[in-house]
Amino acid sequence: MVFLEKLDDLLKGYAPARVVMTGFELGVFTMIAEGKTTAEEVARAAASSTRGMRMLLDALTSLELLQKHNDRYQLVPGSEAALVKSSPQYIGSMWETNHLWSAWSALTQVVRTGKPYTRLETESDAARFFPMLIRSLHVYNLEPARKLAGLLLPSQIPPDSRVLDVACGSAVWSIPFAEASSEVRLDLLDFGDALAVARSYVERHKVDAQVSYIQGDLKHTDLENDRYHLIILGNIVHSEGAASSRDLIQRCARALRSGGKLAIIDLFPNEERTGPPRAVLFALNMLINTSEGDVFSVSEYNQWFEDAGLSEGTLVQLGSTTTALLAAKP
Ligand SMILES: C[S@@+](CC[C@H](N)C(=O)[O-])C[C@H]1O[C@@H](n2cnc3c(N)ncnc32)[C@H](O)[C@@H]1O
Repeated sequence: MVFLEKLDDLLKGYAPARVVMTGFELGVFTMIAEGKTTAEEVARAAASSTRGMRMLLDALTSLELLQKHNDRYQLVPGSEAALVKSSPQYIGSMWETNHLWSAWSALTQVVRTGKPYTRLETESDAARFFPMLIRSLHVYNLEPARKLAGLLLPSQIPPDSRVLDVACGSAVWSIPFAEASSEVRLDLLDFGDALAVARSYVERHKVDAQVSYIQGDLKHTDLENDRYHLIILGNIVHSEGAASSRDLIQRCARALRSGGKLAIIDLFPNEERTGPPRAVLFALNMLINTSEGDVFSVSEYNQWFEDAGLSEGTLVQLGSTTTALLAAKP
């Protein structure tokens, strides 16, 4: 019986996820924050049916994302920053598109054929999803990134460090280094659409004077030897796959100065690849969304570090679900 209940919970996991995504897609949290508090008012604002909206809002209430009193809905105290679109901490950007839902719906076919649903490592597919994803990642990763900067600066890298943020997205992993020291210089590398987003975050964080941009594909961008005190690979190795990641780590090692650090922020499965579930399920996300992507264990990274002449990696916990692996150039 316990097993059947567990199985039932797993199988019905689609429903809460879908309810919250539809909440974001229709913008209901923002509408409620703006004062449309009955199902009729929200339905009108969202060009939706009143019956459907009442059921959606009740479901969100049952999931404790809304509260309901006398047929009027309100946000749960403290949730406004994450749920309301105008907030800098809004996490809905990646959830209001249907990309992940549609892509995961293709899992059976993807497993059967081994062919991905999208190839997010290509510029055209990347442009369809990453500009939204990286806005949400900025919110999730900013505090862990500040922790990383506090850990490395100035004890492990100097206050005038030159930092390369590869596949920078919103530049969330490197901006805190520039905020922590006005002498730090950042090189931000990504495709053009993502760099446009990065530029807006660099302006928001008021570090424009410390930043240069490198637009292009990380696979074909020449990196200058012995230039950087720190190179950051934030949530990019998993979409590259083993061969490309090994090559990228070698190129990064050459681009580091002696004593420089390589910081890899990613999901690390255990050696048997049996957990943690977050990491192992993410491997499937890469199967669905990339040609070669996967998650890699610490010993796989350590082999690549050794091949590139770097030290063995040290794991650093930056948040309850965020870990960095740090290696150094001797
Ligand atoms: C998952 S996001 C991570 C962004 C950021 N590092 C973070 O951790 O929030 C992946 C980023 O890699 C970029 N990217 C993917 N493939 C790339 C490639 N071949 N060349 C350059 N950038 C790439 C995407 O545009 C996107 O901004």
